[in-house]
Amino acid sequence: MTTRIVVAGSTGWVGRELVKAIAAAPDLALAGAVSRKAAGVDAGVAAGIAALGLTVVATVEEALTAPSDVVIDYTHPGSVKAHALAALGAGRRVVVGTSGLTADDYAEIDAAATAAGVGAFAAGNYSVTAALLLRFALEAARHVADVEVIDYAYEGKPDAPSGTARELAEKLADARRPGTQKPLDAVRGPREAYGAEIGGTRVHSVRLPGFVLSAEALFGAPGERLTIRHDAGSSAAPYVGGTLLAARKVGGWTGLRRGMDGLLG
Ligand SMILES: NC(=O)C1=CN([C@@H]2O[C@H](COP(=O)(O)OP(=O)(O)OC[C@H]3O[C@@H](n4cnc5c(N)ncnc54)[C@H](O)[C@@H]3O)[C@@H](O)[C@H]2O)C=CC1
Ligand SMILES: O=C(O)C1=N[C@H](C(=O)O)C[C@H](O)C1
Repeated sequence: MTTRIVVAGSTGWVGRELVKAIAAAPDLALAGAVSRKAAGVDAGVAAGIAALGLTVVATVEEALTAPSDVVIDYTHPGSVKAHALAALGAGRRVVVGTSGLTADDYAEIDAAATAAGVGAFAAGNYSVTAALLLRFALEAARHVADVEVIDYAYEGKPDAPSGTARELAEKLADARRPGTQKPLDAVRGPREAYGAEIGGTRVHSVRLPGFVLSAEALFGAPGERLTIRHDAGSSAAPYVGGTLLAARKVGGWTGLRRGMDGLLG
């Protein structure tokens, strides 16, 4: 059976690669492409391939007027939640690629998906090797209680911490035993120097030219340290396979599931 997909952000760094991969996949069909700047242009041409016979529209609402099964969003932290809620309200399954959502936002998306009786999926990072960082870090947290997360990205990234770092911090907070770090109130100096608490794990974001995106789980124990780190390169290819795997599987449950590690088996 063919899964009909809408890509929101279809001319972006990740979105255009998704359009190409969907066009090449025998079990997937591009049912909608959303991009404000390319509205009116053929979706294939806008993504840099041959014409697909589907015109790009400017809004998710317009895309939802045509039949589809799944909406994938790779747009901007400021628009992703509204897109997800609109799609779920129209009975579509949703795959969230865009980072920047909070735990409360995810709870809202979960409630909307549950109310609509459809599945939704979100991952801070859709790459398989980033999912392995998460898996290995959770294993380490079973043995070493003290851990902080360092998040490195390019200077213009619109959100901090990254989706990768946020998901890592939340899952580590669920998995680990209490550490030996002093409570923030017991430390002199600006609180910001000690990072943000996400879930209960401290996260430090660095934004500098020269980085793409790296996430590090830094464990400390008396007399030793363990660093588990993922470095993204400059290609969007690692996210495409994971995103389309999620699009294929998201019909298998109701409500929101999070984290690529859960899809890897
Ligand atoms: N979860 C993951 O594995 C990954 C997440 N991301 C996240 O995905 C998001 C998008 O990333 P990129 O593709 O690099 O960004 P990008 O800036 O290259 O592309 C975003 C596209 O969405 C369009 N857009 C923005 N707001 C829109 C709106 N309201 N309606 C319709 N289109 C809109 C932009 O014009 C642009 O074409 C970012 O939040 C990024 O952090 C990126 C890579 C992997
Ligand atoms: O903004 C990006 O570029 C990326 N964002 C994701 C995140 O916030 O974790 C993942 C990624 O590697 C690229």
